[in-house]
Amino acid sequence: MTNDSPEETRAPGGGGGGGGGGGGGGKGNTRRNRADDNVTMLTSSMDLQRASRSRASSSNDAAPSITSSLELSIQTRIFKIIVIGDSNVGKTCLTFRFTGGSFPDKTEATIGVDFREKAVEIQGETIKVQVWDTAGQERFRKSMVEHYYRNVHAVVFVYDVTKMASFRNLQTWIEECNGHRVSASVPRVLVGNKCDLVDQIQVPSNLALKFADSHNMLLFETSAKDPRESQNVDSIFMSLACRLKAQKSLLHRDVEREDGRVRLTQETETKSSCPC
Ligand SMILES: Nc1nc2c(ncn2[C@@H]2O[C@H](COP(=O)(O)OP(=O)(O)OP(=O)(O)O)[C@@H](O)[C@H]2O)c(=O)[nH]1
Ligand SMILES: [Mg+2]
Repeated sequence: MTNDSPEETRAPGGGGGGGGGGGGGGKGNTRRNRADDNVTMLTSSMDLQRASRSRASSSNDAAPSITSSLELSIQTRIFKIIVIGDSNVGKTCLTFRFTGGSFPDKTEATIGVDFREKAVEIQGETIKVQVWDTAGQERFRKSMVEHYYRNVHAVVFVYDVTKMASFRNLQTWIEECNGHRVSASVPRVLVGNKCDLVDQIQVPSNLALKFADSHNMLLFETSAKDPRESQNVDSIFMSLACRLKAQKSLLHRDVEREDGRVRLTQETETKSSCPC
């Protein structure tokens, strides 16, 4: 099983509308991507339909008005992002914050995996971000691990900044990920959670940054709990979605014409100017 070019999963969805909020903010030491102004969080199919209609009616060469749901169900790409890390680091809370915009009062230890999806719009394209919130406890993840990594598009590694052990265990999580032959082209980010517990922090930012650099990952230090950090939590997933869109949507085939015959050469990836 390799994930060199994981099949994009597609599902009928709706078209998206124009610009809106952006991401960014968060602690000084952390390099982060700012989600671009062209990024809008669409969370319901109604938003999608309304947005499509408004875009169709507002553009001067208005596209034919989209009426039936069939026309609405244009292919929407789904990006599978898995969230990995020790139990209790806050994987479920981060996922809730991104997909639902809130911090759950009470969480139980995740058993197997919880899926949460969020439709976002990047440069006019509606993309479904499918977040796989995995179990941190060994006993709750046993038979699931293969499924976690199958066709994964991006990986979020999480540690708890107040628990050095959860930071030290990252190496094991990275080895597990590599052990499932997740290709180097699959983007990974590192998240230090619970930064709101300022006087309990055990993992210094420079240590985390050094670790992130050595594994070619961006570092986000944040808090799923602190509402002021919600845009930073969004940026974690939005920066990945932008990179995936840029990586995948522009697989072009170079076509060479030789003496009249068309020969498809190797697929080449061209980078787009993704805003994130
Ligand atoms: N102070 C603070 N507490 C948090 C934060 N994120 C999560 N927590 C708390 O940490 C505990 C564990 O959070 P979960 O999201 O359930 O942890 P998990 O990583 O999903 O754990 P498993 O499902 O067992 O792998 C809960 O009591 C949360 O309320 C945060 O940013 N700040
Ligand atoms: Mg959980």
